[in-house]
Amino acid sequence: MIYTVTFNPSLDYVIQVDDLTLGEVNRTTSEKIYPGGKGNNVSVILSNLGHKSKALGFKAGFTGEQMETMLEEFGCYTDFIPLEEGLTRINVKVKSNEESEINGQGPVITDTAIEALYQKLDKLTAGDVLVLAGSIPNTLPGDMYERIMERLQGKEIRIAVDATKDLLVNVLKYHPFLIKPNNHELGEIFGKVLESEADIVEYAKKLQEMGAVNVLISMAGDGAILVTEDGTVSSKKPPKGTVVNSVGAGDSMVAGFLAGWLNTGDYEKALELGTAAGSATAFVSWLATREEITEKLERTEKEYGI
Ligand SMILES: Nc1ncnc2c1ncn2[C@@H]1O[C@H](COP(=O)(O)OP(=O)(O)OP(=O)(O)O)[C@@H](O)[C@H]1O
Ligand SMILES: O=P(O)(O)OC[C@@]1(O)O[C@H](CO)[C@@H](O)[C@@H]1O
Repeated sequence: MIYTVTFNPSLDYVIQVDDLTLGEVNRTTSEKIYPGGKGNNVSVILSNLGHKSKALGFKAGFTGEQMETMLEEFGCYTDFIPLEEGLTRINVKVKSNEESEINGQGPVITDTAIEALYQKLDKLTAGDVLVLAGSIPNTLPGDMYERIMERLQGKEIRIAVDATKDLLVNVLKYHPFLIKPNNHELGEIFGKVLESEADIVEYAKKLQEMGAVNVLISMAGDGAILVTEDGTVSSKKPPKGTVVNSVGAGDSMVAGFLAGWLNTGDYEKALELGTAAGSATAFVSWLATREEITEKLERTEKEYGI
């Protein structure tokens, strides 16, 4: 089974506003609500690609109930821990001349709720895949992912981590199967601006020396670079298209990569499916459907096991 964990999930309120003007009353021309949060988005794309995963994390209030119901409608299993106070956040994504995002703080997660998550994670067994994705609410210690990985050490669970800065760096010693920083996040970790592909490969390899098994660096419109466990470096340019939405492109890439790898055991095809999924999402108004992803593939669907 594949599990995703989103500590601070959301409902994403995605609105289109022509010529957004601060300090004025602006009116939308379209509005949609989706279940959000990075792990949840990975679960939705996995579901679109035929892998039913279980979305874990914390939910609070009516927004939390709605988020969980909508995820189930997208074909995901869910098992969120209810919090007694607060509300699952509503993150506002404004599409105007530019894309702007306002992400909420989210509810306070109690020690009892964290313990309940640990109990669920303790049931994972060899061969399971776990995705830890997204930020941790600022009321929690910054080493939550590290604690989870320490706890699951030695259980032969493949763990993918999509996080930034210390949250990511601190898990490397537990050998995550996959990490996916973007090129800017990679540079930020080492306090450098990475200009060339050679620089990106050099620093991706440093993350591998620090413990990561496979390092996937996404580069938005420039595609992605993968350094695999045996040191092979591959890169993939994205298909051509017009960017409509960049929210969730990275999550789609993680899901596509995992689906490709689980289906074929071939890192090259995983990179291709990850890139196709990321770009397909960037070219449509929200997370891409199976059809939107498969039309971006260069080989037959069968070759990617989908
Ligand atoms: N402008 C674009 N054109 C084509 N493909 C894109 C574009 N932006 C993103 N993608 C696709 O999605 C993948 C992930 O994008 P990106 O590097 O922006 O991830 P990210 O920074 O984690 O994104 P986010 O945090 O917004 O989800 C890219 O490797 C690429 O395949
Ligand atoms: O506040 P975080 O956890 O960093 O990011 C949350 C979020 O922006 O990430 C997803 C897209 O990747 C959205 O669905 C969600 O609203």
